[in-house]
Amino acid sequence: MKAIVSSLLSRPDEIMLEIGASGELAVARLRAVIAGILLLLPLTNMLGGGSIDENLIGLAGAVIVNVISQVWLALARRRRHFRWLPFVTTVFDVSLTTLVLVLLASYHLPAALNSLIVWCGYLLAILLTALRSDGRVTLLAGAMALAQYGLLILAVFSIAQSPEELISTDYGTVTSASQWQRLILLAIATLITTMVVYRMQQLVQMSGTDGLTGLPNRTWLIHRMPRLFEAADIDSSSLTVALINLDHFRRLNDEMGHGGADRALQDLVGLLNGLVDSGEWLARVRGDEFVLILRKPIGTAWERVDALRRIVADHSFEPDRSSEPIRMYFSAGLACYPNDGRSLSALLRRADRRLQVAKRSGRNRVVLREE
Ligand SMILES: Nc1nc2c(ncn2[C@@H]2O[C@H](COP(=O)(O)OP(=O)(O)OP(=O)(O)O)[C@@H](O)[C@H]2O)c(=O)[nH]1
Repeated sequence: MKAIVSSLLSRPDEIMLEIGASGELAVARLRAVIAGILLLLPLTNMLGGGSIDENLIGLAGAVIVNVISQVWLALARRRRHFRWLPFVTTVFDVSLTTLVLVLLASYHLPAALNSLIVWCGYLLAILLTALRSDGRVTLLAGAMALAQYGLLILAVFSIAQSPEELISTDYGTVTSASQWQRLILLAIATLITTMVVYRMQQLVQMSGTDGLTGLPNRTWLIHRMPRLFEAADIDSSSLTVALINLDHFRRLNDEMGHGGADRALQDLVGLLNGLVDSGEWLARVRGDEFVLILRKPIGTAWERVDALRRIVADHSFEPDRSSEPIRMYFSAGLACYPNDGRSLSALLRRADRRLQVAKRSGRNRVVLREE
């Protein structure tokens, strides 16, 4: 339970934020469509015989909501994501619902508390936070909806001079029991949405993690790289991709069996993981192949990867107590962003060519150019 709460309250990792940003765009599009439909309401009201004043106020409100929705949509479309956007738009969605309920109260008190369709705006605002994949946004939506609607209930009950004012032929009788039910429903919707977000975070984490070593996998790398490229572009720095392949791993499999070779692989990853610094990301992309991303130009990255290679070569691995310690070696090819390519696949192709040079020249070495 503690783990669930702390995961929901902490900032999601970069991949979840990326998924959340596309969810924010989906919500922004939906909001823009709903806002467009709102423009039709004053029209239908007019056809139904509503007063001119009422329709003008309705039209002005719908236009304002449309303008703001278009602003949120434009911001959600931007390549550079604003981390604050889901929080602000969620507060907007909840507060807009409250605003409409307040307007209803000024026209007819029971309408504010017994209108089902407008109150559903809170439920929608809470449920749509599931697409933002951020537990903090969902909890904010739930807390805001409960606080705002709770205050509205208190205000309406204190404004009503007599119980008759809370009885309506169109909206029925406002009772405290039905209002408690609505508050409880909002809390339940928040809880369910929070669990959906938590499950989604877990599934994304699972799909981006290699089962044997616990390292990020290729899927993780594919989703993470665009942000790293963007960060490198912003501060005009370089990124180096090192493609690391174990030497003669097949032989290890033959000698120790698959289980022993698996344990050796886990030992090696444990060693490398302990050595990886901030500004470096290690992922397992294939059987005995890893990618190390370094926020360094290629020359400095070569020195770093070569130092890692020497540490690995000097280390003895003990897959189990009964077997002899073994040595493992790796070869690596490097490619640099942006000089060697501007996409992950281009960089990996380049790094692979250099890795093949390392293999052909005798293995246990790091290569940064083809010849
Ligand atoms: N134990 C184990 N073996 C694996 C795993 N994934 C791939 N392999 C084995 O790793 C070996 C990879 O072989 P290669 O990379 O083709 O060749 P190599 O023997 O490492 O030789 P070079 O790369 O040329 O130095 C194959 O025998 C695969 O079966 C895994 O998860 N566990």
